[in-house]
Amino acid sequence: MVLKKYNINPDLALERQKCTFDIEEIINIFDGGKEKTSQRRKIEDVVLKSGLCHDDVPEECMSLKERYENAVRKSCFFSKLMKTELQEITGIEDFETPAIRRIADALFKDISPFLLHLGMFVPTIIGQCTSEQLMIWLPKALDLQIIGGYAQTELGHGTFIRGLETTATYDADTEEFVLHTPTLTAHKWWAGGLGKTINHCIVVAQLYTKGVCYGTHLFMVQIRDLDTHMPLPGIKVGEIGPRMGFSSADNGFLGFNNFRIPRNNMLMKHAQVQKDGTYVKPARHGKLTYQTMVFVRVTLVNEAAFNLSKAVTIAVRYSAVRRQSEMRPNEPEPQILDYPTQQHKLFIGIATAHAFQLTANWLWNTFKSVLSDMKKGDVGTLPELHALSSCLKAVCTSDAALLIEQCRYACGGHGYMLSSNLPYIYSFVAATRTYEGDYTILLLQTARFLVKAWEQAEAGKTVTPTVSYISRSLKGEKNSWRSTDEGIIKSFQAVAAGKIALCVKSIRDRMKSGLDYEDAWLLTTVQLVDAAEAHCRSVILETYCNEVRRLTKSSSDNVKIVMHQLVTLYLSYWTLQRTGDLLRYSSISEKDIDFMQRQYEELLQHIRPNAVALVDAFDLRDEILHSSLGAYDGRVYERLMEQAENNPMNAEPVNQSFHKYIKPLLQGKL
Ligand SMILES: CC/C=C/C/C=C\C/C=C\C/C=C\CCCCC(=O)SCCNC(=O)CCNC(=O)[C@H](O)C(C)(C)COP(=O)(O)OP(=O)(O)OC[C@H]1O[C@@H](n2cnc3c(N)ncnc32)[C@H](O)[C@@H]1OP(=O)(O)O
Ligand SMILES: Cc1cc2nc3c(=O)[nH]c(=O)nc-3n(C[C@H](O)[C@H](O)[C@H](O)COP(=O)(O)OP(=O)(O)OC[C@H]3O[C@@H](n4cnc5c(N)ncnc54)[C@H](O)[C@@H]3O)c2cc1C
Repeated sequence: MVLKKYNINPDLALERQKCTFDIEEIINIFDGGKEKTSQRRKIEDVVLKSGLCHDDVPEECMSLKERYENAVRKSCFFSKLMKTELQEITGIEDFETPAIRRIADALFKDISPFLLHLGMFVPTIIGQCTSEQLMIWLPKALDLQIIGGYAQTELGHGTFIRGLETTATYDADTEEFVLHTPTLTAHKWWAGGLGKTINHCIVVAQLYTKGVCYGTHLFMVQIRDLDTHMPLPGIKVGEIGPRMGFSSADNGFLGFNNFRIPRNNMLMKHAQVQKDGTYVKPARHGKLTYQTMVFVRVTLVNEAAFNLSKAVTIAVRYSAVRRQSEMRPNEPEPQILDYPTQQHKLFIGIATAHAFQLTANWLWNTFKSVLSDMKKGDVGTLPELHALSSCLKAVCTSDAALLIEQCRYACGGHGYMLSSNLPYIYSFVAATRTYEGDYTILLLQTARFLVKAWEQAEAGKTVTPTVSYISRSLKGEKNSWRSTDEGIIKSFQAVAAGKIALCVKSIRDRMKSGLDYEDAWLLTTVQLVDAAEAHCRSVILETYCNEVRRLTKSSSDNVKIVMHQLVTLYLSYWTLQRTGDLLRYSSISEKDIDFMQRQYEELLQHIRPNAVALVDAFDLRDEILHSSLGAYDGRVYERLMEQAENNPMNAEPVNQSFHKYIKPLLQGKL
């Protein structure tokens, strides 16, 4: 759609005059510097001027088939643009992925069917191939001569990878693997792009050689003819059917009937099968084939932040424009943003988007540093990365989904319109809580790490920095509540330590009463999930505070003030959410809680004048927001009427169903 130009809504214009800080300064902080902001904007300009974002009919009014076809069209032209014009016009050689990621949303309200190509297929090639394999597949994949996906999950198993049923049996006579789907539940299920789009995919299958099963390994499989796009003989492939979101991502199913691939199509960076069928196991760590999942979990923290920033921008701008009810008799109706309950719904969304974005950047740097350790042969830092990426993916996607839904509540009935874009944003983020490792499962992975860390600390060994609070707790350090940033973080660490201690005790007590370790663990899993979540909260709180302090060192005073107000709001909010835990594991008193409540309410008032400016500082263009409620000009009612008028349902004054059914019914002739 072409966005009509309107004058700025007067309420929104007034809001912007109230701003106390330089918006550009905050934009630069989140982009990683002035230079990066300017690069990002250049990229956005190129894409927006390309005409690619235009749809004749709103996406939500298209049929599923039309939506898919439209998304393929855009994905192809966008890929071409990335390979050619973007590079030439902007002169930027090394594309910054966040900038490309952001502008991709101007093209797709839903999801690109190519998402998994860049999101998982290419990263798996990079992380799992030998250098010879890399030379064969990477240039083709980057040049889009082949388009791929990642088919791991099956109809019967997603979480439990070791339970996957697809087999890859090595035939030494022909030097081939035979891929087979032995049961109904062994069919690959869910892979994005698999239904109709991709011609290659990474398949995860149980490797058999010389009659022995060596567990799951990764294989490069061509599934369609490159010219006709017909499924190759021995391949059964299709779309799995309508879903809550991901409507244009053609998630698919895949079955193999003794389908043969060359030996060299097993991705052999870590484990190998030699020509004679001898298996060579990974030298360093048994879970290196899970690396792409770790990579995606890391990027999903960024996704949580980005999508939350979109939702809260829409809801805050809408709340500044919307007037409803009365605060006092005979006074004009206030902007709904003036209600403290509305501020309570929304300002935590702004603070959380900041907290998650800075945590995502920190996690990304941690990921890069672990990769570089691994290149040198050191896998010692991998368990901590796995524990961190697991809990952060779980908690950030889950919190973001809840807060996005809260943004929709904050927009009343209009938030329920697809044109608000809030339902789309929600359905995308809701899926991130499940895919790439379900919430509970990932927290249980972190819990394994925490229990081990506890045991190590108990044995007097040094533990990694993110769990060093465990050693302090074991030394008997008592928590004394202080309502400073540092004091609150320490108390949240005391909560995490207290919960881990109880888990360890529960497991031991249960074992003393005769249970084996597995049962004792299983019966403690409710507490273990809770302990891992508490650990994650302490990591987010600490990272957010540290990063704001570091990044605003040379900022203007007003930016320091407003960024720190958000940090304090975040700390106060979580203190009030977790008073039960803090009363149990820290020395917080009722008086302290009263103080925190008052501080929280005062902060809502302090942040109020800057609310619109703070969401403007996410620098999200209207084309990325796609929202009748959240456009920069605040012309909410004009846009709602526009989208109603453009609704294809209104193209004819009388729908044919009147003549077919209603009229006969009215006349008693049906
Ligand atoms: C322009 C656009 C750009 C876009 C970008 C946007 C978005 C992001 C990009 C792309 C993504 C987009 C869409 C994605 C769509 C979704 C894709 C998928 O969902 S793919 C399928 C994902 N599936 C899962 O995540 C499955 C979850 N299950 C598991 O991971 C595992 O089964 C398990 C739960 C971890 C258990 O594994 P296993 O049984 O093998 O292991 P154990 O539990 O026995 O543990 C043994 C030991 O290993 C350690 N460990 C486990 N995993 C890892 C790991 N990954 N790394 C390191 N170590 C690991 C575990 O902790 C144990 O350690 P121990 O305690 O023994 O020391
Ligand atoms: C939109 C979308 C896109 C996807 N894209 C892809 C893709 O491209 N490629 C791909 O391979 N997969 C993909 N998936 C699949 C996804 O990775 C899985 O759905 C996900 O990992 C969860 O696994 P599951 O569906 O088997 O859930 P299940 O494991 O069946 O989970 C169901 C419930 O059981 C609980 N549960 C399961 N095991 C345990 C346990 N041990 N302890 C306690 N509770 C347990 C879970 O917590 C959950 O509440 C996609 C999924 C979605 C929704």
